[in-house]
Parts: sequence; C-alpha cells; structure tokens
Amino acid sequence: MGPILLAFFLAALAWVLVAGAALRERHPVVFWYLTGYPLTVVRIVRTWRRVAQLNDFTVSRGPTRGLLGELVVTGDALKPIAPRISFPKATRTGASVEVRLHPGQTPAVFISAADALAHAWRVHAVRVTSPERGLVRLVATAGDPLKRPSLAAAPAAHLSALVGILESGGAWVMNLRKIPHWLIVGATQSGKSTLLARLVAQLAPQNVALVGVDCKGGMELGLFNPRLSALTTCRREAVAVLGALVTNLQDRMRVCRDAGVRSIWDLPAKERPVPVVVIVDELAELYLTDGTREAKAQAEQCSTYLLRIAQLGAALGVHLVVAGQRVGSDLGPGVTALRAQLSGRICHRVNDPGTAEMTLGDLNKDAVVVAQAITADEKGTAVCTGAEGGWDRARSHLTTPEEARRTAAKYSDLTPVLRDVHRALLLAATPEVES
Ligand SMILES: Nc1ncnc2c1ncn2[C@@H]1O[C@H](COP(=O)(O)OP(=O)(O)OP(=O)(O)O)[C@@H](O)[C@H]1O
Repeated sequence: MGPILLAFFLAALAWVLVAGAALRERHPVVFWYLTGYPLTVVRIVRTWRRVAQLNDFTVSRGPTRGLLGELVVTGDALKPIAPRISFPKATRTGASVEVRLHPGQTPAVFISAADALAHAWRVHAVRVTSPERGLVRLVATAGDPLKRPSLAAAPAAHLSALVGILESGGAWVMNLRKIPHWLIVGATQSGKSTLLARLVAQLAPQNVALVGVDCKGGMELGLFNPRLSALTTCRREAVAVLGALVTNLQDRMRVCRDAGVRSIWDLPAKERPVPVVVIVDELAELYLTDGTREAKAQAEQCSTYLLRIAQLGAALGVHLVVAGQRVGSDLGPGVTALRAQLSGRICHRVNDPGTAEMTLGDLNKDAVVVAQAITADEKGTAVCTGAEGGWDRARSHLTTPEEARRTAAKYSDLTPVLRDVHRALLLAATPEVES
C-alpha cells in the first residue's frame, strides 16, 4: 500500500506543478490571485509590527523623554504602537494596503522605507501615495510588469500618442496638448530611437506636421522622411529650419491677435494652422562646437530658436520633442533654460548620475534614484513624468525601424507642406540658390 500511495502522491504533486506552471504562463493574474496574493497577505500581516518598529512608523504610549534627577533622558518606549493597517486588497499586479497615520506623522517616513517594505514582503516594489490627509496607501507590485509588457490601450486623441505601458499596467501616453514639450534622455542602446519611432508611428495618421532635426546626417529620423514636412541633416540646415519655425510662430501670433484669441486652439477649425511637432534627435549635435566662430554662432542660434519655440510654442501649436544621450549645462549656456521649458521628461538608462539628476531632479528626487537603477538589460524602460504630476516607471512598445518606415510611407499623403520651412531648408542645403 505504501509504494502505491507514494506514487499517487508524487503523480498528484507533478500534476499540480505542471498545471501551476501552465496557469502561470497563460493566466498570470489568476495565478497571482490563487497563490501569490494569499502569501503576500500573510507576509504583510505577519511582518507589519516588526517592519513598523524598525522603520520608525511606531509611536509610544508614554513620553520617550523623562527626568532622572536633574538629567533629561531619552529612550525607546516599552510597547511601541504601530499604525493601523487595512486588510491588504488584491490588485491585478500585487496588493495594496492603507495605513492610518498617527497624529504628527507624515508620509515622508513611509516613502523613505519603501525599499525596506519591498524586501520584507518579497515583492518587486512598493509605491507610497497619500490619497487623503492622515492616510497613506502602500501599493506592492509582485513582479516587474515591464519585463514582459502587455499592450495597453488608450482612447485616441489629437496630438496624443500611446507609446507604451506603465508599471501600474496603465497606458503610457505622450499627450502634447496636455504637456506640450518633452525631453527624452538615455545612454546609447537604451531605447530612445525606438521611443521616437513609436511616437512618429502614432502621430503619422494624425493632422500634424512633423519636422525632424537629426544632425547625425539624418541616419535616425531619415527613416520617416516620407511623412516629415522637413528633415535637417546638419546644423546649418537646423538653424535655417528652426529660424523659419520661429518666423512661423510670429505669423501664428498675428493670426491669434487679429482674431482676439490667446491660442490657436481657440480659432475656428478652418482657420487653425496645422500643429507642428519638431523632433530633435541628439541635442548635443546642436550645441557642441569645434571652437570655430561659425560653429559657435550656429550653436547659439540653435539654442535661441529652440528656447523661443519652447516659450511660445504651446499656445501656438508648435511642439518640441528633444532627445539626447546627455543633458548638462556644459553643453551650452542655453541648455538649462531649455530644460526648464520641456516639462515632459523621460529618462532611460543613463551613464552618469548628473544626467538623471538634470532630467528628473527638479521634478522628483525619488524618480532620479529609480532611473539610476535601470540596467542595460532593461531596454526601452524609462522613468517618465505623469500627466497629473508625479512619475512612473514605464516601457515603450517595441517598434522596429521597419515598422516605423512602413507607417511613415503609408501616411505620406497626409504630410502637410510648410512652405516657408521648406524654402529655408532648400536655401540652406544649396546656399547658391539664394542668389
Ligand atoms: N521597448 C523596448 N522593448 C524591447 N526592446 C527594445 C525596446 N526599446 C529598445 N529596444 C531594443 O534596444 C536596442 C536599442 O534601442 P534604440 O536603438 O532605440 O536605442 P538608442 O537609445 O536610440 O541607441 P542609440 O543612441 O545608440 O541610437 C534595439 O535593439 C531595440 O530593439
């Protein structure tokens, strides 16, 4: 009887393991609800007191200072009280728990202990938010959802591009009507070009003029040439095209002034000029010079024009998407001023902490730390600013150069003609035409 029972037990165990692996593969959410979630609940409830004590979430019943003769002595309370938590709720990617703060406590102590909580609960990450005063919500994500990202969906909107998926499982959207200008940074092979390809592929079917500034000879943005209203391949052409766009901005301003409105979006649809998205691949190519007077003058002009577009463009429908490996004040005096105008930020893996700090530091210090933790294997993963403030970890949808090229060719008929910009580009490309 013994061997038969043992064989039966082993067969049953094997079946559970195989079925479990299949369930995990095909229905990861169901697998999570059945196995990971109950385990995480046990961990949270079991470890809460200890974690709270170790991370200073607790308060004591009596005072922690007292008089001993003429001395003031301080010490830890005998029975510290941990803040009360709700029963952990299951989410699609983990669990969330709400904490009632003790009087005098702030969410800051929980934010700094997020890593300790993730280790104690054996989850990928814990994010801390405060949905209302006196309440902190701890959201635990079981595994890294960006390792095998699924496709997210978002409602289509003009000047809005669904570029990837957020760590929370939501759609990663770059909406230029909400955030008019963007800065994208990342070391080489971190995923910048893939993100730009996705952005172009999403904007291509829309009524928008795309202008490419790619001073690396047009090797990256040249793929989308059929759908670009202009493509500059060197700094001389970039100066001409950016200059023409600044003149175009002044025309748009005049139209708005004459119509008595403050933005092109307040004009009747028929009179509204087509929105323009200027995509700059490798900012450094515009700023770095070989020291010659001509190069310095061109770099200064580029800097002035970009700043002008960033300052005026939001209301006049001219948007900037600027990508580069590094952003630092050493690139040129105008870089910090330009950065301040580019309120949308996306930081892929970077080589130096300074670039992460420059990209995200003025918005959120926590985001800088998370961006610095992105590894070389996590291609396409980035920390991005959210539309409602705050930040998120996200991953772009993989768009191959071939897909982007096909999409650009498919919608080439929709390419608006920007006459002045086109003329300026022609003149810069063949200066002798000018005479
Ligand atoms: N979201 C993603 N998912 C999967 N793979 C990706 C993703 N984004 C980029 N990759 C891969 O990473 C590699 C580098 O991507 P990409 O060329 O976009 O990087 P880059 O930052 O533009 O590099 P460089 O500055 O050298 O041009 C490519 O092979 C690409 O397939």
